[in-house]
Order: sequence, then C-alpha cells, then structure tokens
Amino acid sequence: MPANGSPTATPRDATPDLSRPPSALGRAVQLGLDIDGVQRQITHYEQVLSVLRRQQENWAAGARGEQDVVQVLVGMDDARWHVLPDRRWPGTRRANIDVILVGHGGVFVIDVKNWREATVEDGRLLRGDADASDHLVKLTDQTVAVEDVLIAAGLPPTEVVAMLVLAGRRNIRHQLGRIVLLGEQDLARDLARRGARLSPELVERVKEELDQGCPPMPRDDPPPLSLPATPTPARPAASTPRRGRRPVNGAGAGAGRPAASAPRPLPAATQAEQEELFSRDELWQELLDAAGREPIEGWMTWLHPTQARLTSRTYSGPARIRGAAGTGKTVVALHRAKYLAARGERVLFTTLVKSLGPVYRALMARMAPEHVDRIEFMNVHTVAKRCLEESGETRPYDEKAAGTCFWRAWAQVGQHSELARLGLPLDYWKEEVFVVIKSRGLTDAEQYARLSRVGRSTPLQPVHRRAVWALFERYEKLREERRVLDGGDLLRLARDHVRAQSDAGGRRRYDAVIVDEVQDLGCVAVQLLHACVGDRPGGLLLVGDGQQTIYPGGFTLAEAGISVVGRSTVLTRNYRNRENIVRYAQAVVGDDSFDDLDGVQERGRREVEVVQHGGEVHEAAVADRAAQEAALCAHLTRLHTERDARFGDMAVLAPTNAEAATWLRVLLRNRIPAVSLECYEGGGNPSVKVGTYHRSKSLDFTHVALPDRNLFPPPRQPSESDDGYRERLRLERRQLFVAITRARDTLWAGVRPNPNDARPA
Ligand SMILES: Nc1ncnc2c1ncn2[C@@H]1O[C@H](COP(=O)(O)OP(=O)(O)OP(=O)(O)O)[C@@H](O)[C@H]1O
Repeated sequence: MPANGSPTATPRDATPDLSRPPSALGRAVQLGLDIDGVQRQITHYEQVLSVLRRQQENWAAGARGEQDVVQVLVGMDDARWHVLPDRRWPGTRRANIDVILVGHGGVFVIDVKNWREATVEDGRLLRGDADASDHLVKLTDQTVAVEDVLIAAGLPPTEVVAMLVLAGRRNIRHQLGRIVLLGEQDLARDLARRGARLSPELVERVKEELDQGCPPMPRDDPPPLSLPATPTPARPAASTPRRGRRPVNGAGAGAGRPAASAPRPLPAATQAEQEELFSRDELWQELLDAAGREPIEGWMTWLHPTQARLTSRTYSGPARIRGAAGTGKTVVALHRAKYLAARGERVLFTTLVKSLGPVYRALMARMAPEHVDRIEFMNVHTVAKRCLEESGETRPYDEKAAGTCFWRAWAQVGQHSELARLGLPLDYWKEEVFVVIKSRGLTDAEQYARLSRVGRSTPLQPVHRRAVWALFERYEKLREERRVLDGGDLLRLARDHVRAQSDAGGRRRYDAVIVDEVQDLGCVAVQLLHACVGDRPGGLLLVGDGQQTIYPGGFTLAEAGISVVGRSTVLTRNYRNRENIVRYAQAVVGDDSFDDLDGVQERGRREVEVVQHGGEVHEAAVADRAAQEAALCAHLTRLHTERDARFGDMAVLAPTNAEAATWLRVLLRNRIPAVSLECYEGGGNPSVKVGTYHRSKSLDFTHVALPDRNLFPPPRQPSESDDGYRERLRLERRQLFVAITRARDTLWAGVRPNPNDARPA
C-alpha cells in the first residue's frame, strides 16, 4: 500500500472572480486550485440539473415522454461528462436504462422519480403509504448489470453508483442498500463531493465499453422537433448512430457541432432557474473540499480484470488470495471490503499489526468515503480484547508480566534441562512456548510430542520436547499465580467465547472478515476470526504470502480447521516494484523454499510478471558508522533536491526498533524531516518515514533506503548450533526481502565491507 506524502493540487492561472464567496475564494487561492476549472464544473452541474428538471416537467405533463427526455439529454454531453440516455439494460432483450452518466466523478446509473410523497422510514422507501422497494430492486439490478459490463474492463464493482433522484426535492440524502437517494437539488453537491475519480482516458474507455455492452436502444420513430444549435462545447467522440434518427452524442455533424439536423440543444438555464437548482456557495464549497482532499490513486478506481472479478466473486465458504509481494492482494482485499459494505454487510478488515488499521482506514476513506464507517479496521488482538470484555474476563492482558513469568520459569526449569545444551539462543525457547505451543492453543504434552512444527527447521528430539513442555507448564503455573493473560491466552479465550456464542445460536458479529497478511497470524488467531463468521459463504477471506513470513513459527490451514479448496486464487502481476528491484529482492530469498499455510514447500524464486520496468538499486559501501550516516543523509537530500522527490515518499527501514530509533534521530539531527512509522496513520505526511522492516509490512514507498542492508552473513553466536543459525538466517533473509519489496522506484542499501561488525546500537 502506498504511504504517500502530501496531497497535490494543480496550480493554474487563477483570476479571482469576485462573484464567488470570499472565504471560498481565499481557500481556492490557498490551495492553488484551477478556479476556471471549478467554474466550468459548476456550470456543468447546472446543466445536469436543468436536464433533470426538464425530465420532471416532461413526466409531470405526461407529455412526449422518454423520447423527449433523450432529446434534452443529448445536449448535455460535453468534454468532461457523457450523458448516455436510453441504453439497453444488458442481459434483457427489450428493457432499457434511462440514463447512465459517465465523467471524472465516476459512473452513475440514474433514475429520476417525480414523486411528491416519497419518504424514508426505517431504511425503507415509501411512496405515500406504499412500499416502493420494487423501484430500488430494479435500479440495483440495472446497476449490477452495468457493473458486469465494466468489470471485464477493470472497473471494480461499486464504482458504479446507483442514484435515485427525487425531482424537485432538496435536503435528501439516504443510503438505501447500495442506492443513493437524493433530492434533485442535492445532486450537484453529491457529484461534486466525489471529486475526480476517473482520468479522461478512463472516462473515454468506460464510454466505449458502455457503447458496446449497453448500446443505445433502437428506435424507429423520427424525432419530433427541429432543433436549434447546442450551446455546449463540441466533443470529438463518435458514437453509434441510431436507426432513423440523429446520432445520440452530437457526433456526425460537421466539426463535432450539431448542424440543422442535430438533436435539440439544452437551453441555457436562466439565472433564476439556476438559483433554484442549488446553492452555488454550497457547491463551490464541495468542489473545493474535493480538490483539497488527497488525490485518488489509479488502483482505487481501476483494476486489472482479474483483480476486479475477485472483488465481487461469490465464494461458497472460506477463501484465500495468495501471491508474491506487490501483486495487489491488499488492493483486492480493500475493494472487496468496500463491495461487501456497499451491500450492507458488516465487515471486519483485520491483520496482526495494530498500526496498519488506521492506514487501511485512511485509504478506504479516500476510496469510498461513503462506506468507510461501515467497515471495522482493527488488529486481531483488539478484536480478541473486545470479545473478552463481553465475556466478563477480569484478568488483564499483560505481555510484560507474562515475559517476566517466562524468564522465571527458564531460571527454575529450562536452564537446568537438555535445552540449554542445544546451542540455541534463549529467545528460541521463548518463541517455542509462545509461538509453537500457545499460538496453537495446545493443552497436552501428547499433542506437542506429535506436532509437525511448521516453520521451525531445528529438529527437536523427544527428550527436548519433554523439556520444552516442562518449561511451558512451569511458565503457565507462574502466569496463573500472577493472574495475567498473555497474547496466546487472549486469543484462545476469545476464540472459545465466540465459538460458544455461535454454538448457542447467538448472532454473528460480522458478515465478513477479511484478514490481510494472514501468514503473520498464529493458528488460534485465525481460528478466532474464522469463528466470527464460520463457513458462511463469502464470510472469511484470507489474504497473504508465506514468503513474507517475518515472525518465527507457522501453521497450516488444515491445523486451523479451515478449508479453502477450490476457493484459492494466486495473483502473479507485480504492480509495485520496478523490475530491477524485483530481481534484487528475489536474489535474497530465491534459494529458500517456503510454506504458504498448506504444508507444501514452494520454490523461493517465483514466476512474477513485472508491470513496471527499470528501477534503481544502489549499493553504497560504508566503512564505518560515520560514513553510513553521511552516505544515507546525502542520498536522501540528493533525491529531494536533484530529483525533486518528496521526503514524504521516502522510507528508511531498519531491522530492529533500536536501530530505527537511531536512524530517526540521525535524520532529524541532519535536518531531514522524519517521522516514526509507529506514528504514521496513513494519508499525506511530508516527512521521511522511519521504522522497522516489520512495521513496513504491507506498505510501499517510492524510495526506500536500508542504511544497513544486512549483516550478510550475520554474525554467528559462538554457542549457536548449525540448525539454529540456518533457521535464523532464513528468517532474516525473509525480513530483508520484505523491506526491499517496499520500494517502488529506487532502493538504496548501505553495505559494510566487514560483515562481522556489530550492528550499531
Ligand atoms: N490494478 C492496479 N493498477 C495499478 N496499481 C496497482 C494495481 N494493483 C495494485 N497496484 C499497486 O501495487 C501496490 C501493491 O499492491 P498491494 O499492496 O495490494 O500488493 P500486495 O500483494 O498486498 O503486496 P505485499 O504482499 O508486498 O504487501 C499498491 O500500492 C498499488 O499502488
């Protein structure tokens, strides 16, 4: 996911227009906005509203009906928006869709109703006393059909917005399922609020797809009126002429401008009409707000067709999306969350790292402001804590106290056992207890004795396993005496609570749970998330990549009791990293096989299609600590001053918290704006992000610097066993791989000639 810098606005020649509200004008100048452009948009919205008003009049009069509406709409086309009236409803033989509107704000299927007595009660639309949900169902079906046409091109579902507009009404805005119900006079504001979502090229592409998939309805009867010239700007696009009548989009008559036989133009609305249609001040404000927000990124509104299809795929049970680094897994996961939320489902989007929740949330707020509040972004431990609060558990979750209990258990039992003679670091035994035993929720020695320790390559003989179990039991005894819970307890108790609730027929807390970076979670954590939705169709989606496992340990989905057979997809196009960065990263882990939650070893060197070629990798030899600092700061400054790179698009990554803190101080001392990744919550931040490889998980940056690329080979502890050393090395290589693959365009790596130097403190 991109962790970008400050938002951009497009400065243009801005001649102040004193007819605009002074506060808005001041803000526009401050933002460096294209004031003429904004003015053009306002004019456009005025025209859209005039068209809708005319529709209303036509219907009210019961007059010429739809054909007249078409004639009026034809005049609406301009270079920025396409109004596509009277299109075939795909999948039907005769039915039509009244209006599809396509422009930089997105794609809209619009239905206008001239209902005076429409109300919304308890989320239901009523016309007078009668339930009007049939109309919503029809509009939803039309929208889904348009979505299906565009998904094949790459437009994610839910980018097509269904709008029911109540003619002549104002101050109405309701979300009814996936339909936005608006008053006529609220429409302009709503369109403006969406800002620019599609580039001009994509607008044209969508239009072409719709011309194919939703062609104009054939008509035999001639147009009823002879028409004056249209006042709207000419648009060069050609479109399908209709039988027996004029081209719909103003094409065909010389220079793109309708001639005598051209469709009836849209008469300019009078000032008085415009005043009635909407408040210009409010609209102006919406346009400014939209322009001042962070710009939408391409992937937020346009995907590869494979990705787009996954976002709305129907799964009959738990499902999985896999794929190498940068292949758009998180992007698909976010779009799916949006898709499900738009259908009214209660969605949890979760992962291990707490700080990613706000980052994902900030991205969703830009992608889908209307749905962001319907999705919970929470890490798995927070989910567990909430469940336990409900269950009445009173013991506190206290990792520090739990750690103390462990070291006391080691002192009392472990250090006198066979384990001490294996030449493994003491942390190895802590991981064995916390990650291998507790994160699987094992409760008896037999289970552990038989366990296939996925992710651990150092073999343990029965005598060692018995010693580990004795250590575990002593730790548990001390922890219980202290009356605290560790992370494993928290997750296990929460899992059991949720399972008990669902066995008792309680209401599920979520309809869908999407888990990103699933490879970083333990078995019990995944079981807890599974318990929240069970095997419900479309309920659980696991997203991740075993090659990016950066924590010790592991598990298989079979151990967790989850089957994704027939519901697993592998993504293979890398969108993030330029080619040279991909190659450099692959060289680090290419020889290491890995397990992707299914117990099958996969080759480290994977087939990946790289979308972006080029890319820069710089290795800088740094003799000592002072040289390392100087070279790093010079590199970042050069990128900024000579290449115009924003500090906000750069990251400095290090393997440990202590090193990250050191590099943060170094940058600040050298007057380079920098912020810790721990404080980063997504959105525009103009400073260099500094953090650990672990914290950089799932994020990406245009430029990445690794001051200490790696101690390659890292120093081996004198007492360390071969197996332990190899296992540690493999984990370090995977961590380094994750850090390298955060870089989009450039990677800078400080390399120390003497690999046996200690890392800086
Ligand atoms: N269809 C797309 N078009 C353009 N860019 C895309 C597309 N899909 C993804 N991207 C870009 O690729 C980047 C990587 O995507 P994403 O974070 O979803 O990959 P990932 O597979 O989850 O990566 P990782 O496993 O390394 O965290 C995104 O930040 C986005 O900029």
